Amino acid sequence: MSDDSTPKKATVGTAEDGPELVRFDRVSKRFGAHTVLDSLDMTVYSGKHVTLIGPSGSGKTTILRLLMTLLKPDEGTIKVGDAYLTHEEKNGELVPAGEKHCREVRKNIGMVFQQFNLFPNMKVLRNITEAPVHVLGLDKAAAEERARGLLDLVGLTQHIDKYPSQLSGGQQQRVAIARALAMRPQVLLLDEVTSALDPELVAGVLDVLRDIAHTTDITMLIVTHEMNFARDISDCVMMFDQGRVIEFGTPEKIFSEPENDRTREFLSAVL
Ligand SMILES: Nc1ncnc2c1ncn2[C@@H]1O[C@H](COP(=O)(O)OP(=O)(O)OP(=O)(O)O)[C@@H](O)[C@H]1O
Repeated sequence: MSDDSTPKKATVGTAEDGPELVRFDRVSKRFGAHTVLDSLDMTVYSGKHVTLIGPSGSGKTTILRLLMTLLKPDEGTIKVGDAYLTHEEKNGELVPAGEKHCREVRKNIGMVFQQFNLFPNMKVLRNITEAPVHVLGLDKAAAEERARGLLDLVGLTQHIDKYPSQLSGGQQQRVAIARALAMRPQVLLLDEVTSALDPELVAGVLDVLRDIAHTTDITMLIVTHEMNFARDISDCVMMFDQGRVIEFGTPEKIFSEPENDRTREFLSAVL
């Protein structure tokens, strides 16, 4: 047992798994005087599934929002694959990234939010084809073929011609998952994707995500309160406290034999 809260350099995977896909180097984020992320070092190799846990306000969602470029760090660099998300190279120097560069790198990242954020005026099929056609420049027939495959994957083929308002929350969230995957991102970010759902709809969405985690090679960063789900699909669970990783390891280790008192306290409250 220990209350060691020294920040840990968190590395998930090795070069044998493939390339580094997400890398935070000494990333800090502050809101006014409040330090939300404190010099975070984190590396995730290709294909790994990482669940971020920790008390409310510990900085988990901030990490996902930084990756979506919805926020910018105050210090440090973030890389996705070979490219910096936060910076770009100009004349051999690293300078803060411009909007065009950010947009390019962000194409490798998909995100599913707590709220489904579907386009209410578009049917299911078009919700999924819209970004591949308009952002990636895929032709309509190819985008539709891709969308049909994904609707099969999330079990919604029979709802292809419906509007979001004609679907349950769980079905809408499965459309949102298909929509994110339609961009063929290398990294999928999941931010409490079942928190807004009625309890009876949660299992269906988690089953779809389990299936995706087990049958694709996509890298996942997940914020969830569903600890059984985290146990099933994670290669690594990272415990955050006050914007730092205080402990990380396999789900077996973190859930069964946490070393840090704060991890133990947190888990005893949520398990
Ligand atoms: N735009 C913002 N302006 C000011 N403070 C913010 C902003 N976004 C987040 N914060 C603060 O940053 C802290 C970390 O937020 P974050 O959402 O990353 O935490 P979290 O670990 O995901 O928490 P939860 O489990 O409750 O979602 C919180 O104290 C939050 O109030």
